[in-house]
Amino acid sequence: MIKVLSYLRTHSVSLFFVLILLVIQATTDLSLPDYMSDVVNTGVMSGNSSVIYEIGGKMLLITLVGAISSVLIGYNAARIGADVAKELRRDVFHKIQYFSNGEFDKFTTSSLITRSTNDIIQIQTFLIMSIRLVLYAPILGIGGIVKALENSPSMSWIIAVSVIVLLGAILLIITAALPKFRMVQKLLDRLNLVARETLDGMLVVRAFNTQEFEEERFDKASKDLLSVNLFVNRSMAALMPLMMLVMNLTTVAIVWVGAKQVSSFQIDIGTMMAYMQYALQIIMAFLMLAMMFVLIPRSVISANRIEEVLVEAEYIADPKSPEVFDEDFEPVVAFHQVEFKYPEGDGNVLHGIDFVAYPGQTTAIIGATGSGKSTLVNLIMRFYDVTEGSISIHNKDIRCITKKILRDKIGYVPQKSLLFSGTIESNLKYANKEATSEMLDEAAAIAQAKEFIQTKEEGYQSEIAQGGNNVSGGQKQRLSIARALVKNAPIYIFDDSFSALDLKTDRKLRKALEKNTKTSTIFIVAQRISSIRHADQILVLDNGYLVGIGTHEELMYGCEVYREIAKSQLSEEELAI
Ligand SMILES: Nc1ncnc2c1ncn2[C@@H]1O[C@H](COP(=O)(O)OP(=O)(O)OP(=O)(O)O)[C@@H](O)[C@H]1O
Repeated sequence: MIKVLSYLRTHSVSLFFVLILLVIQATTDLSLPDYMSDVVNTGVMSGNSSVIYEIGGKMLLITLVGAISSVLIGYNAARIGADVAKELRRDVFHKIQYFSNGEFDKFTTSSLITRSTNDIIQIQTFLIMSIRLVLYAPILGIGGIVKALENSPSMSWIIAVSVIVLLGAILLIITAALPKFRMVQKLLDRLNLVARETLDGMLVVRAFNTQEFEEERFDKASKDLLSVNLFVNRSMAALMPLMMLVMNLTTVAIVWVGAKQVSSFQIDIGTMMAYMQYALQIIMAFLMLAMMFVLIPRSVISANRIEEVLVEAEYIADPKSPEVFDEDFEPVVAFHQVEFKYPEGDGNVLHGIDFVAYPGQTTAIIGATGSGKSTLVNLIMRFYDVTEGSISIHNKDIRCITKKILRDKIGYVPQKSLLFSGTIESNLKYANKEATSEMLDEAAAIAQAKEFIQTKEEGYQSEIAQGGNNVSGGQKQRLSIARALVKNAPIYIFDDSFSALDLKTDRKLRKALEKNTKTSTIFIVAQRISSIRHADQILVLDNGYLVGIGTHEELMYGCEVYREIAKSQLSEEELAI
């Protein structure tokens, strides 16, 4: 909570201004009953209209000052709340941008969405309310008590009883509702998760006709949230009639006791009326404070959830004094006895991986599903850090350079192609805003994407829908490849990036790639032997172990696992070549 509240520091001038206005507003509110008492006692009772006009005028003026203060307070509170929310959103989003896969695994995407939206809205509401009430309510409460005691100490017990009853009831309601607050945020996370999964997987849902199942799942998440929300809101709603009841009973009690005192000339009618107003102000003040106490626990929970994201130590941190690559940079990538275990995983998924990949060469990685191919290439990008051993590029441990410098050197094509909404051009220029149309053309030609771009009426300006959903899987892959090539990087990683291409396009693409990336170090993760049989070296992974390394011919001769894969994919003639 403290970290979140520290965002108020930059708004201290506005806050100071609001505080002054709050004191003005509370003072004006507290002074009005006394004036009213004067109007009644010296004006109305004696029929002196000039006194009524004079004091009435003053009251109007004071009311105007109070109203202006109130409007300015409301405006400033809303402004500060909205600004802090914007700053929190900016910082949370910035932090998430630099999260590694480990942190995404830890928080989950749906929870990160709730934290950067709903939780921040909770904080905004809390700030707006608390700025308005935090000083106003105590001044009104304490001032009201002092004024009421000044006016008629004999009726103090009425206020004491009302406040005790009100506080008791509020305490009871808050105690019941408090444990549910954390639940609300958790259930929101859950609802988000179900909605995301269903929307992302709409095609699968339709194909398997599981709409009813998904609806039930969504319904359950929604109902769980509804029932907790209902409980919380009903509890809070119960406060209102209770407050009205206490207020009305207090008024009745004051009129009852006050009328007797008036008839026995102990107090004036005006004093009784002023007392009634002070009593109501005191009750209102306690009620406002109670509202604050209702808001505080919920906001603390939200603030803590936001803070968890903001203070999360970067799992993949940049070194304190980073090194840089020399001028004569050569993209030699070396794995030194690398072991790796996922932060949330059971055991090592890579064991003692040791090899060197040289510039101008293609290093292919093959192995059964789940053998660790993607994990291995992800380590080069530092999506995760090695658990033991090290990875070096140009003889520098990649943990000694910044992630920016490292990733600037790499053109990466992920296993699951993803395009952003915009145009083909905006997607291709994603890593290199300065790329010329010739560069885009060249990259598209190598990635075998040029032909299909040309068939489109608007060419490079053709619209790409969210996630690239308006192009085919193969086209998406080609555009992803072209996007990486526009970067003109010394290292390229293609993580199973040719799988959606037909064999002919696959071959053409690899040939063009070979011709145009002569000085780069290339990593290709593949399932198909035909995609990698001409690679300079092939790494064969089996259950996270590097069980073979060499050319196709060498592995056919010396690696049993590779031979098995080859036999399952290639014809007798192909095997014989
Ligand atoms: N985020 C994760 N947390 C825990 N375990 C993971 C995670 N991602 C992958 N794994 C596990 O690590 C192992 C290697 O996965 P990886 O994705 O590297 O395999 P792969 O060889 O690329 O598989 P495929 O060919 O199917 O893409 C698998 O057993 C997988 O279950």
